Amino acid sequence: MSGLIAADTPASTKRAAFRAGLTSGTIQQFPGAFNPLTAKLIQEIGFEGVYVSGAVLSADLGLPDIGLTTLTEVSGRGQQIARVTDLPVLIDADTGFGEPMSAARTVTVMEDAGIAGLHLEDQVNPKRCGHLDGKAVVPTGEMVRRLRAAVSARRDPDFVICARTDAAGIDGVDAAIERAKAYADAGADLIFTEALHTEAEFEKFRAAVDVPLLANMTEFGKSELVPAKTLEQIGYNAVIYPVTTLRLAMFAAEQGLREIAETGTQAGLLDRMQHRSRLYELLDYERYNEFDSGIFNFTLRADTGQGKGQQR
Ligand SMILES: C[C@](O)(C(=O)O)[C@H](CC(=O)O)C(=O)O
Ligand SMILES: [Mg+2]
Repeated sequence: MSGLIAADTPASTKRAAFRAGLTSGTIQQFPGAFNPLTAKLIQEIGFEGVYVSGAVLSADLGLPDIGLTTLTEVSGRGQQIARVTDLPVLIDADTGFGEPMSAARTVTVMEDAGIAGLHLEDQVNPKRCGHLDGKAVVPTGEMVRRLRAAVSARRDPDFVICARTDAAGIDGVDAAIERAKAYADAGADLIFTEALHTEAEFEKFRAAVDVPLLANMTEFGKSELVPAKTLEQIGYNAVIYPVTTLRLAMFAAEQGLREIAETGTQAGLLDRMQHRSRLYELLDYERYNEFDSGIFNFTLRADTGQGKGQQR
């Protein structure tokens, strides 16, 4: 029953796929998974990879995205997500969880967690969401040390180290480009160009550097929501939708909870819910029967079929 409880693609294969995707000429779309189940959905729909967002991880714990989470929390969640998917997982390692030596340790811990790559950003601690005002960056030399430490700690040469620069929103796009070049020289495989405003800025960045580039299409932030095809034409290699699935789910959850509070029932909400049978399909419930029918003998016919949203 390989691939049932955990995906059976080895981490090394996922990392090689991530690297190959970055030089394929096709933009690699990595939606954020707020839990392992969402990662399964992302794979089923056919995306190239899964993103694990620091903003989502913090929000999930009821915290703002200001560097309060620990390496243990972030890598633990990353491992749970990476375990269930055959896709490469890119994880948000914020500023590396400490000084350069801690950034190096972060790489080893993420490798052990089955992650395909991580990004480190050039913000000072405490960090901010890249789309808010009031953030600050460390000197280029300090970020270069952070990156060199990370690169030197890598045991799998295919593990992707992505350098994020937040400088565009502070010192302008030209300064961000200069930093990106220094970060690539320090060994970064991919540059995350945070909080650019317009297509023209993405084009300017692309024309100035020759390493793979990642765009962040987060909603309600500083960047125009540029479609993946356009980013691909500009020459970007990867795009993340970091908080999208959490925003969709939380919006639906809030509406549903308000309706139950008002009407005393969820009966009117069934059409807006994932059906039990769809959930079971995503979880591959039936294959657990084959795994050991002596322990488990689930059948969808047990469904009572009440409510118009329930088809079986
Ligand atoms: C990409 C990001 O770092 C994240 O943690 O997902 C955030 C996303 C967001 O807050 O919208 C960021 O851009 O800083
Ligand atoms: Mg983040």
